[in-house]
Amino acid sequence: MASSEEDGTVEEKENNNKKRTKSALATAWLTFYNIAMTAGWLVLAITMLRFYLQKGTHKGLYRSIARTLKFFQTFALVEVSVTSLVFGMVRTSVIVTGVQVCSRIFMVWFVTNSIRQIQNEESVILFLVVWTLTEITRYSYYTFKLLHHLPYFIKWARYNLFIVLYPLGVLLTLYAALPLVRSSGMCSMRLPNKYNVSFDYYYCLIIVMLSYIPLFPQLYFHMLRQRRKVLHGEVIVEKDD
Ligand SMILES: CCCCCCCCCCCCC/C=C/C(=O)SCCNC(=O)CCNC(=O)[C@H](O)C(C)(C)COP(=O)(O)OP(=O)(O)OC[C@H]1O[C@@H](n2cnc3c(N)ncnc32)[C@H](O)[C@@H]1OP(=O)(O)O
Repeated sequence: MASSEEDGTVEEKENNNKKRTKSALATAWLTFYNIAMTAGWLVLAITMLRFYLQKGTHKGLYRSIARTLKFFQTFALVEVSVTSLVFGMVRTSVIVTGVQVCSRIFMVWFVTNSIRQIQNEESVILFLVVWTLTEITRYSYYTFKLLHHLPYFIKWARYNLFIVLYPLGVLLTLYAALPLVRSSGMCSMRLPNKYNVSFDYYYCLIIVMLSYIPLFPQLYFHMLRQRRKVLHGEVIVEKDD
C-alpha cells in the first residue's frame, strides 16, 4: 500500500518535472521568437523611414524592403504551425491567428509581390506602415509580458491601436490591390486559347477579398473581447475552436 502511494508520488514528481521543463522550453522559444519578430519589424520601420528621408519619395520604397518584408511576414507561419498547433504554447485561437497570417501572406506574395505596377502606389506604403506599427506593438507586448516587465503604454497600445489600425489597414490593402490587376489583365487567360479555358485573376482576387467581409468582423470582435479582458479585467468565456 505504502509502496504504491510512493510510486504515485514519484510518478507525480516526474510528471511535474516534465511539465516544468516543457514550459521552460516553451517560454525560451517564445521569447526568442517574439524578440526576433519585434527586431524584424523594427528593421522594416527603420529602413522605410531612412529610405523616405534620403530619397524624399515613396517610389522604390517597396523594393527596398521587399525581401525583409516577405521573410518576416512568411515567418509568422511559425506562429500558427509550431507555436500554436504543435506546442499549444499560447492561449491564442489557431483559426483567428491563421486567418490573419494567411491573408497577410496572400497580400504580400500574390498581390503586392506579383503585381509590380502597384508597388509604388501610396496605399501600399500606407498599409505597410500600418502593419509595421501593429506588429512592433504586438510582438514587443508578448516579449515584455514573457519577461514579466510589461510597460503599461505597450499594453495600452496593443489593445487600443488596433481599433483604428485594423479597419484602416484592411481597407487600404483592398484599395491598393484591385485597380491595376484589372487594367494590366495579368495572370489571366482569355478565350480563345488552345486549352479552351478562361481565367480572370481580377475576379479571382475579388472573390478572395470578399471572403474577408465575413471574416473581418470575427477578427475585430475577437480583439475587442481581448481588449475588455486585458484592459478591463472582464472574464470572457472562450468558445472552443
Ligand atoms: C484565409 C485566407 C483569407 C485570405 C483573404 C485575403 C483577403 C485580403 C484582405 C486584406 C487582408 C489584410 C489583413 C491584415 C490586416 C492588418 O493587419 S491591418 C493592421 C492592423 N492589425 C491589427 O491590429 C491586428 C489585430 N489582430 C490581432 O492581433 C489578431 O487578432 C491576432 C494576430 C490573431 C492575435 O490574436 P490573439 O493571439 O488571440 O490575441 P492576443 O490577445 O494577442 O493573445 C491571446 C493570448 O495568447 C498569447 N499569445 C499570443 N501570441 C503570442 C506569442 N507570439 N507569444 C506569446 N504569447 C502569445 C497572449 O499573450 C495572450 O495570452 P493571455 O493574455 O494569457 O490570454
